[in-house]
Amino acid sequence: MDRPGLVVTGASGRMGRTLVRLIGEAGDRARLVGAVERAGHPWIGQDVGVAMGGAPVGVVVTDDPLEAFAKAQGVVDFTSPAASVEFAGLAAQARAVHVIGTTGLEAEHLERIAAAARHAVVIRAGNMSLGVNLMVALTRKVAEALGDDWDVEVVEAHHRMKVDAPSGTALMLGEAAAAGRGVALEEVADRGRDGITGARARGHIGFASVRGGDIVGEHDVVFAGEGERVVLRHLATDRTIFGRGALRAALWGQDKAPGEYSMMDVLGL
Ligand SMILES: NC(=O)C1=CN([C@@H]2O[C@H](COP(=O)(O)OP(=O)(O)OC[C@H]3O[C@@H](n4cnc5c(N)ncnc54)[C@H](O)[C@@H]3O)[C@@H](O)[C@H]2O)C=CC1
Ligand SMILES: O=C(O)C1=N[C@H](C(=O)O)C[C@H](O)C1
Repeated sequence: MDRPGLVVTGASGRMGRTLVRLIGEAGDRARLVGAVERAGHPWIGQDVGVAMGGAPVGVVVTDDPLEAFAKAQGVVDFTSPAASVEFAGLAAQARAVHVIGTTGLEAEHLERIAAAARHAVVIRAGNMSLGVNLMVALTRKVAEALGDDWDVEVVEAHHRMKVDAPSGTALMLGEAAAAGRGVALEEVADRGRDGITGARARGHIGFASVRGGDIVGEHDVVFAGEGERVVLRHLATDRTIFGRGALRAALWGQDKAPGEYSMMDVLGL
């Protein structure tokens, strides 16, 4: 097969720029065939390479996703929940692999993405890095081994521009801890304590979020027992780790049957 043509949505965003650069460097593995931004964005109509301050790459930024997806084998999407739901339908129509990194997705968004995945390959993860996905597997194992004598707290820190909390990664880690204990996260999650909260409930999984500066993404899973603590930690210092994972997912998905997959599937974890 010829190297897959990929479209980057949200091309001017922090992750969009990272992906445009990475696909440009992908050589014989992939090529950039489209760049999408929201209607009215100043980059519309410009070559994406030039808009990024470099040399032209022959791809003009468009606000017409369907036109862009029609000539692609994959769509790499780090935008917003509403946009990702729209793109899921359009990518399925174009039978393009849809890699979704967007976080903050609610049940209604997930239902619509699942519907699109009946017709095309969707790969979705709140974190596309190898390190975090390994930490998800470890969290599940540690939670299973320690049981609920140990309190689990997930602490995350991100840059000041992040709009959702807890982070998608924190929720993945919370889901993994809950799965390790054989419970549903919705039943035991403590999200956002304030005021006289009362003592901690046994078996609950707590979340705390820090926002500031240019922090790329930091996650701790704290297992706090009597007289000892186990802490699993991931520190992201460069968004390239997420972009590399997303590109790997877009290539991995090319020969898969329609359905919804995770980064754990891609990495074989
Ligand atoms: N899964 C993962 O590994 C990672 C996920 N993320 C998530 O990816 C998302 C984006 O993050 P950033 O790049 O930091 O945000 P950002 O705000 O820098 O970029 C988002 C881009 O999407 C564009 N956009 C929004 N609606 C659109 C539409 N309808 N059509 C076309 N473009 C549209 C915006 O104009 C913007 O350029 C967030 O949900 C974030 O949490 C971020 C990093 C890693
Ligand atoms: O918004 C971000 O920046 C990030 N979002 C993802 C999340 O919500 O976990 C992944 C990463 O931590 C960066």
